[in-house]
Amino acid sequence: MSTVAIYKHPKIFKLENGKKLRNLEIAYQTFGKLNANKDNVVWACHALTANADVLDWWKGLFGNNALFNPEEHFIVCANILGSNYGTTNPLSKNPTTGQPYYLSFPEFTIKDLAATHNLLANHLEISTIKVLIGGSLGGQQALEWSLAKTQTIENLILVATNAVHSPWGIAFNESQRLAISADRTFYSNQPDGGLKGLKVARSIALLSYRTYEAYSATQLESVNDKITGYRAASYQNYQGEKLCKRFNAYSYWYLSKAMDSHNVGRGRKSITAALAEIKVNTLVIGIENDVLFPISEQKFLASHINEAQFSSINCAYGHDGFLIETDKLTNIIGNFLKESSDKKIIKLHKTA
Ligand SMILES: CC(=O)SCCNC(=O)CCNC(=O)[C@H](O)C(C)(C)COP(=O)(O)OP(=O)(O)OC[C@H]1O[C@@H](n2cnc3c(N)ncnc32)[C@H](O)[C@@H]1OP(=O)(O)O
Ligand SMILES: N[C@@H](CCO)C(=O)O
Repeated sequence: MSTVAIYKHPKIFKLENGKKLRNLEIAYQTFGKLNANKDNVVWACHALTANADVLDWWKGLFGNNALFNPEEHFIVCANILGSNYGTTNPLSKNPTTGQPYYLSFPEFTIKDLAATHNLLANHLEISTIKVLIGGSLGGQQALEWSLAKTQTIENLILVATNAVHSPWGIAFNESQRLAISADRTFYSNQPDGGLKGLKVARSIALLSYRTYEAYSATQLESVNDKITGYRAASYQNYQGEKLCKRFNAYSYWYLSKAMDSHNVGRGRKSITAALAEIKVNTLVIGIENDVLFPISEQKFLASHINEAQFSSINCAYGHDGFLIETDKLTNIIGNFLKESSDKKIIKLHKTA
């Protein structure tokens, strides 16, 4: 059993936009033990609304007897900046005013999320990461962190993610923020401010996480005589309410802005030049029916990262398939890691 630990950063944390955060706290969980050589670290970066408990939200890929297991690996997952599962976020107390930040929280970027992972890795005395993995927003962090070159990353696994957030993705996020800001309680500075808007936002997001086929498979009416009260409508409501029970509108707002900011070309020569800088053994996985992060984005990553391998998963579910298709992920990632380790052994034999 792992519990959430908190790393309290003793210094001011400077964000990419120049703003400063005092009293940064990072909530994280670890599973397993760091071995004597400190070379068994598997670091998972979570997506938009998950938390540090990777054995819970990525079960099947992570867990006892899974590919990434605490018997063999030292698994680390940190709750990201801005999220409400323990890390500093808009509902945290601003040390200057003694009141929660709400909308005075500074905006942050994916680079900032990567920088917080680096702070935690330093605190845990981790300088080598055997496997760095993330899907969606988690993949964006993994990519930026590998570009920051603060740790030695041996294997980078990017799932259903991209090099730059697309106009389509930004448009989806903006429509969700419009829904939140249309709820006037968002400006009330209450922890439950904007919840009605958040419900709508999640229902919009669902349309990008699933597919036409997924809705047809799960929400088709069994009778033909209805003129109201459709299953698909009830599903949209249910999913919106489900998120409101465990998240807040402010975190959602800021995290969606961070996603919009993702662009590995910013501050570097170009997007392709940035990707060419990555010399890590990389596997890129795409979901064939992903409408939010279409597979062309993962093909682009794989074709510009040095010798990256590309693989795809057929999943009618769409984008969220990266959280669900854990057997397929286990198979693809397991083979990739085995091949990489075999190649390493052959290389060692040749040089011996
Ligand atoms: C504290 C925490 O919970 S931690 C965070 C957990 N979440 C995360 O980590 C974020 C990542 N995870 C996710 O985004 C999701 O959990 C996923 C993508 C993995 C799976 O999504 P789900 O919502 O579980 O699956 P799906 O889209 O099939 O919907 C099933 C749910 O909708 C309900 N549902 C299905 N059809 C309908 C309908 N017509 N009307 C009402 N409800 C419906 C089901 O009863 C089920 O409810 P439940 O979640 O209460 O069991
Ligand atoms: N379903 C994911 C977002 C899609 O990447 C989440 O709620 O974290």
